[in-house]
Amino acid sequence: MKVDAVVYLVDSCDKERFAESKKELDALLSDEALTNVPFLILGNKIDISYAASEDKLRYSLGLTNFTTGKGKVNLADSNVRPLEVFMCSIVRKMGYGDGFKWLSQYIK
Ligand SMILES: Nc1nc2c(ncn2[C@@H]2O[C@H](COP(=O)(O)OP(=O)(O)OP(=O)(O)O)[C@@H](O)[C@H]2O)c(=O)[nH]1
Repeated sequence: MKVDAVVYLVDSCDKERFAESKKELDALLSDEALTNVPFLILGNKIDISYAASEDKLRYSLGLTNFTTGKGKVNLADSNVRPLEVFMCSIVRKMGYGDGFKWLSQYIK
């Protein structure tokens, strides 16, 4: 089975479970079947006032030095796995569009 991308949805309000989320994410990131597969991390529920900030989520998931940049970033010749964090609210229909748009540049 060929996997084109992984979209990992995290509840940015559920701070008590960030460690658990990080563990699951780390397992996926180190899965050999997913080497070089682009990862879109979505921090959901930002319509709630106590949602974690993007920086806080990125830090809590251990991604501070691993995100590869928003916008158009050519990684084709680099061997670097595309990975970014986008904050969103599924119920408000916002944020994830930018994430999927970013992701689409890495899917052939
Ligand atoms: N405020 C808000 N609520 C949302 C959003 N997206 C989903 N929900 C609500 O969250 C509820 C289900 O999500 P979760 O409780 O995170 O469900 P889950 O991830 O399956 O369950 P857990 O593993 O227990 O976290 C539903 O009531 C959704 O309406 C959002 O962007 N904002």
